[in-house]
Amino acid sequence: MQEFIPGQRWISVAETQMGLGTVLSVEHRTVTVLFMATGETRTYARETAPLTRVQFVPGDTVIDADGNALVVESIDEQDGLFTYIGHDENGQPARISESQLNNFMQLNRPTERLFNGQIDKNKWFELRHETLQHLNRLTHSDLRGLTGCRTSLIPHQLYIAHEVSGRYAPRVLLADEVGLGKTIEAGLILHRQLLTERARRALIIVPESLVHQWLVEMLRRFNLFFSVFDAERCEAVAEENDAGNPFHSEQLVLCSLEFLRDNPQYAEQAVDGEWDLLIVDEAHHLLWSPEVSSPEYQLVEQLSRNTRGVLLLTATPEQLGKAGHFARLRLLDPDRFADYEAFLAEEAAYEPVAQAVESLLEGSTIDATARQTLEAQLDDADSRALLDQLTSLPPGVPEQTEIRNTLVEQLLDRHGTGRVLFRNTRAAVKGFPGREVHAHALPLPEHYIASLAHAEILEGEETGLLLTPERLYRATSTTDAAAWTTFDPRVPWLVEQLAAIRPDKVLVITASAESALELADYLKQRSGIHAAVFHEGLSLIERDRAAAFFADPVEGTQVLVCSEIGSEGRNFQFAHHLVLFDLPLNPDLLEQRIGRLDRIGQQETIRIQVPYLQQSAQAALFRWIHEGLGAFEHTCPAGHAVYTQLQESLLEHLKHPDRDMTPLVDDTRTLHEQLNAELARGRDRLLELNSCRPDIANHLRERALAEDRHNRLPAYMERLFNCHDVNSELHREGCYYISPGEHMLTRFPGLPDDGMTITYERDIALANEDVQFLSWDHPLVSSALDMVQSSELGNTALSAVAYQGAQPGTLMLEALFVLEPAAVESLQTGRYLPPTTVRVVLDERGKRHEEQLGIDDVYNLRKTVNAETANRIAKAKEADLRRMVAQCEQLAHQQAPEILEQAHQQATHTLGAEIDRLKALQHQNPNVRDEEIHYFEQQLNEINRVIETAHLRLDALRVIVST
Ligand SMILES: Nc1ncnc2c1ncn2[C@@H]1O[C@H](COP(=O)(O)OP(=O)(O)OP(=O)(O)O)[C@@H](O)[C@H]1O
Repeated sequence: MQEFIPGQRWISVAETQMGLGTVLSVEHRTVTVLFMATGETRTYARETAPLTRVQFVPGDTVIDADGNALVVESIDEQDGLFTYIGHDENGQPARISESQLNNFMQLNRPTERLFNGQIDKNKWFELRHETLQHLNRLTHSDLRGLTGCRTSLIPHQLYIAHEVSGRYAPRVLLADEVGLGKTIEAGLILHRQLLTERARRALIIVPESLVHQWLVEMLRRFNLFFSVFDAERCEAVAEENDAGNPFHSEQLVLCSLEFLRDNPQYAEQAVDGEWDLLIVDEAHHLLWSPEVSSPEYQLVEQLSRNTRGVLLLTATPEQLGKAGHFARLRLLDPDRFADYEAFLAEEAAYEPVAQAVESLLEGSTIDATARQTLEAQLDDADSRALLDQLTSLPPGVPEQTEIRNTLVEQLLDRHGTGRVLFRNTRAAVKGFPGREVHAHALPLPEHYIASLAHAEILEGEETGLLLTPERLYRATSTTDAAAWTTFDPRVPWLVEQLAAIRPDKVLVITASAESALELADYLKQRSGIHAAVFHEGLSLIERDRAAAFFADPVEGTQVLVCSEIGSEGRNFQFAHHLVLFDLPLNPDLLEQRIGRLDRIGQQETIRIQVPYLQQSAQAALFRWIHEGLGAFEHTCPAGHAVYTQLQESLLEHLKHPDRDMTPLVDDTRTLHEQLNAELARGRDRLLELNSCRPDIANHLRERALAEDRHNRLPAYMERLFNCHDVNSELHREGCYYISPGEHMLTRFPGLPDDGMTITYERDIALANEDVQFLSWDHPLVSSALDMVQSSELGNTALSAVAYQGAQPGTLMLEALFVLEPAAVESLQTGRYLPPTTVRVVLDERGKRHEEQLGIDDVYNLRKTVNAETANRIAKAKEADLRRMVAQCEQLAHQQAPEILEQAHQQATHTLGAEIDRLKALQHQNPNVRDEEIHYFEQQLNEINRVIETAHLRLDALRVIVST
């Protein structure tokens, strides 16, 4: 481990532009460094800190804070701190301690190395140049972090991730229907925010049953390694860390909602965790009503107050009522969603807006009424002018379409929950396989009749117990009574089913853990079927083992029996048979259950089997869901609303299944159709249009596909591997096996000693989880880019070139400068002025050659010069070359203003447009926070200031002799 001592000067190898840092403090595992040049304080893990000790050697010139220079003659070291001893500009003896060194000092290594005989091979120099080009391109790219993950390029996900990850402190509810990829969307957003350094610290909170799945998804798809925190882990860290906040020991933390709820002391520490982004999955668990809020809700409320970015995920935002939905929106923006009644009124008024959007999209004539509606919604001068233009143009001209699209964008932007809430539906995304329901009416066993007679005393939702008669039976019968599995006809029916469809996998869901266990036990004892069981009584590891046993295609089990917890979030789309051993009352819960199979990746028609007992509540509920809502075969967005309205009557029918329920079924159907139509016209239509703008989404996908097709990474990595002596051999079609070579100079970051298999092709990576998907976002590639940039290798070279543009024997100098602003993290100046290479090629007489002699020309024309000769030339020509370095520097400086001007323009264009848009938006849509606008205004000012302070750094020198 590197030894750090307060007062020492270190430099960030990846961000040399931050200047010389001073060690402020050293803790057990961390070191804190202040970079005065940028005013930033950074804390690094001691073991892996990307820092290099600043140590000058005799002959170097050092400068103190007041600009006094000293030529170093010797170095005195006391308690780990250096003092440089030598002569000042007047030849007087002088000393400068390292604490006095100028914060902005540049280490002019290429020049020193060139004349010290450290001349590298040309391939290193060229790799360095190429690396700078790629870094520049990547920093600019708005797709960075979105396309380099092990994910298919799915338009609606790319759209959401692009839209949300580009925001400052995004606070949104991701509410796509079950299985459309909310986890993936959250992962993409997080990944981009981390890569672009908008976020560094993230906390993910999920139900306990999903901890492992999230851990695995984040790692295998995004290469993000989360640390799972539970009581044991927190205790261990706290012990080691002298009672510090355990959450500060990691940047990426995953924990269960149950753990935080049950451990208030850790919850408090999590709230103080200084996160940049908080992600909460299955957010419908955060219960809230105007009267009372759950501990889970209160916890997330505290966390979201303390965290800038918040992503809440739920497929069923209204599962527990509209009030709960409103409350979750309130977590995201308490100012905007302050009044529930006002929220309801607003929702009711979306219909005319949706109609206006519709008429614009359809291209229909804007008559006086339509115009009036539009004017009421778009009351700013710009929109009015666009409307005038639209009505004055003849139909069908291309400008009409353009104006219509702009107006649609403005309407969507300014209304409703659009900015906060994203909800894609299967109907809009399309391409999902069908669902079939197969009902099996079975005789009601005698044994149940007595217990079902208790129906009358059940109240409200307790009535739901009638749907699981085995539970009522268990509760009301004596201990020596026959086990329900011995007489319930659903059990032999299941055994038969399993045999009939073997070897296809079957997921069985039942409401309670006890029933799941007893059923699985029966299957094992009586039928020799070894079912995996998944329920809340199992530990995390046991649950994952059960899920893995079910998933294993060769050695795994055919059937997984799970309790209701298995119906949330899990990925079981490799199966297409679902047995609903009982039915849940709430249609949203039913959708969650079916969603285990009906998700992205499902290839087959889903077969939903419902065994129910005749003349029981089960039969009544089956009929209500099937005939009233049609919710088995289609998703049912209005299901919960229908259920809430007709709940009383439905529960009565569950108690009295013999009564004729035709009127209720008819009412249900009518109400369902009516609500669906309203949703389609109003809120949901707006939501749908706003959740994915297909043209933008498809364009993003096209660009990503084009990047895949013209991937420049394989060629770059081959050169890099070659330079670093990493072996790379074709392993099988599209896959390479890479391993450390015998002459590797330095450890290649991320490359294990025993090598690894890689692919550059997305399809291969998606189909083969054991193969690493190497993309520009992969940590091995990012670290390699950093390694090349931060090492000195390749910052000098010498070459002989058969070049017509100069007399044979002419000495030329190729200098690469990098223009870069101070890296102020919060400003992301790199987006507007990424490190930009300025290349100058000059001969002894001051003639420039960079145009005629491009870097590729040198590559094609160069001849090898042995190291000894190269050294002799450099030494012999030192004086000329030093003069040429200074000239190159002057020329590069002349190019800087133009590059800076472009950076200013880009910042003003991008941020200015965002500020204008937000201001216009705020008139109509109070979802836009003042804070967001101020942030962008301040950011623009700051960025413009920092761009002005950008400086030119000499990165590499190559001496070229023409032959
Ligand atoms: N872009 C993608 N590339 C590859 N696989 C994907 C992609 N999007 C989603 N999937 C897969 O589809 C399944 C559903 O995705 P995910 O779990 O993100 O959905 P969800 O909306 O969070 O589901 P739920 O509502 O059940 O929580 C998962 O197995 C996921 O790995």
